Amino acid sequence: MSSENIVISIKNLSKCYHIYDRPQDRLGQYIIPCLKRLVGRQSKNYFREFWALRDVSFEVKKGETVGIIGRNGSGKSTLLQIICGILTPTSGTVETKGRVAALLELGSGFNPEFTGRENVYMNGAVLGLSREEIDERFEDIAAFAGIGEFIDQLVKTYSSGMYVRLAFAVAINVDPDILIVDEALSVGDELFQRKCFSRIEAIRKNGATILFVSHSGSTIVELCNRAVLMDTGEKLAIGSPKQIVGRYQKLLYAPIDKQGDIRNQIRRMDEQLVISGNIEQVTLTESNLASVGKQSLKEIFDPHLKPSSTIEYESHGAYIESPSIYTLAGERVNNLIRGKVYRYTYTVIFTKGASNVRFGMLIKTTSGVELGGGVSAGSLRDSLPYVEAGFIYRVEFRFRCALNPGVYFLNAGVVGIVNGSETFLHRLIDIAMFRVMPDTENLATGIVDFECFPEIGIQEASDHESRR
Ligand SMILES: Nc1ncnc2c1ncn2[C@@H]1O[C@H](COP(=O)(O)OP(=O)(O)OP(=O)(O)O)[C@@H](O)[C@H]1O
Repeated sequence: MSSENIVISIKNLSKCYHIYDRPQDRLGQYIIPCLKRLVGRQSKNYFREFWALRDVSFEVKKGETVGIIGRNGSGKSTLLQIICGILTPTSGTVETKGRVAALLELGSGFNPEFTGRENVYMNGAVLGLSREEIDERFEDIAAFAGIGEFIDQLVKTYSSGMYVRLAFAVAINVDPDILIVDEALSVGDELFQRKCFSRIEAIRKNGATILFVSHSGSTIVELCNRAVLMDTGEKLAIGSPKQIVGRYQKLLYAPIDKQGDIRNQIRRMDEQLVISGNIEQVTLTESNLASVGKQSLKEIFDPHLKPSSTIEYESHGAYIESPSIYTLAGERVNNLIRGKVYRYTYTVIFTKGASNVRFGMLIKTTSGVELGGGVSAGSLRDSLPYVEAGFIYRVEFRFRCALNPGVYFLNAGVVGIVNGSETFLHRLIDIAMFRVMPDTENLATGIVDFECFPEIGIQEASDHESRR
C-alpha cells in the first residue's frame, strides 16, 4: 500500500484492563503499594490483567469502507474507541489523517445534561467546526435527526433511538474524512437505517473513509470493500468481506471444543492471503463473460465452473451431498439462460435421527449479497416430523432464473431440532455456482431481472419553449 493513501494506520495496538475481583482489591491496589514502597518493600498486584486487544495492526486506505466483525467481546468497540481517541491504548499507535467523525455506542459523544441543540454545537466544535459553520449546517442536522421539539430538550430525556438519530445527524453533516460507525444504527427504525445507509453511501462516494462495526454479515458484505475479523482481542483475519464473513460465521457456529482449531485454521488462511496477496475472487469477469459469445447461449455444464470459496460447517447428524442444477428436462447444467426455470437438487444423508427437519437454499452474488432462497417448510409444524438415522433424502428446489448475466453462488442447509433447539444439521456455503449467460435481448439492468418491459410513446406534442 502506498503510504500517502493511508488514512488510518494501526500498529501493534494492545489494550489491557485491570480486573479486580473484589471492591477492596481496588482500594488495596491504590494504598498498599505506596505503603510498601515507603518501607522499601515490593508489593503484589491486586488485579488480574485482561487484554481486550492484543497486538492489532492494519492500515486503511483513503476511500475504503472497512467492516469490523467479530463475536461479542472480541474487542471491536475497544478498537474503535482507541482510533477515535476516547480510550488510550496500553501499547501501540494509531495515526489518522483528516477529520474523524464517530458514531459510537450509546453513552459516548453527547453530554446528557445539555440540550440536543447545545450538544450539536459542542460536538461540532470538537470536530473542528466554527460556530458559523455549525450555524450553516444546523437546520440540515435537525431535519435529518427528525426529533422535532426534542432538539431543545435535555439529552438525558431522549430515547435511545432519538439519541442515535441526533448523533448520526451530526456525524454525517460535518463532512468527515473518516467516519466511524459502531453498530449504533441498529437502534434506529428501518426507515431511519435506510436513510443512514444511503447517506453513508453518499459520504463514501465523496471519497471519505469509513470504518464500520456490525454483527450483520450481509451489511458488511453490502457496504464494505474489506473486512477485519476480530476474535478475543486479536485481529484474526483481514480480506474480502465475503470471505471474512464466511470465516466469522464458521467461528460463530463452531462448537466450543472446535473453536481453537477453527481459529488456527483462519489464522493460517490469513497468512496465506497476506503472502499471496490473493483475495478469493471468481476468475470470471464481465469481459470474459461477454467472450462466452452469443452462439454459446445454450445450457451446458462447465466442469471448470467450481467455487473456490466453499465453507463446510460441521455436521450435527446429516451430510449434504451432490448439489447440482438441472434443466426441467433433466440435463445437468451450470450455464443458465435468463428467465428459464431450473431445479437445484442435493441429497441429505442422515447419520443421526432428527425431528422437525427442514431444508433450505440461498442464491448469492459474487460479493456475497444474499439475493434470495427458499425453505422446504415455513414453520416447524410443516417440517418433516422425524427422520431416522440411515435415511437419505433428495431435496429439490425449483427456481426461475430471474437474474441478469453474471456469476452466482448457491448455499444448501438442513436444520432440525437437536437437544430441544433448532440447529443446522449440516450447512454448505458457496457449494455450487452458476453463470447466467449474456444475451442480446437483455434490457434489464442491475442484478435481478424484474422483467420491466419498456413502453414508450409520445404523450403530447407541444411547443417546448412555452413550457419553460
Ligand atoms: N472498562 C473495562 N474494564 C474491563 N474490561 C472491559 C472494559 N471495557 C471492555 N472490556 C472488555 O473488553 C472486551 C472487549 O470489549 P469490546 O466492547 O471492545 O467488545 P466488542 O467486540 O465491541 O463486543 P460487542 O460485540 O458485545 O459490542 C470485553 O471482554 C469486555 O468485557
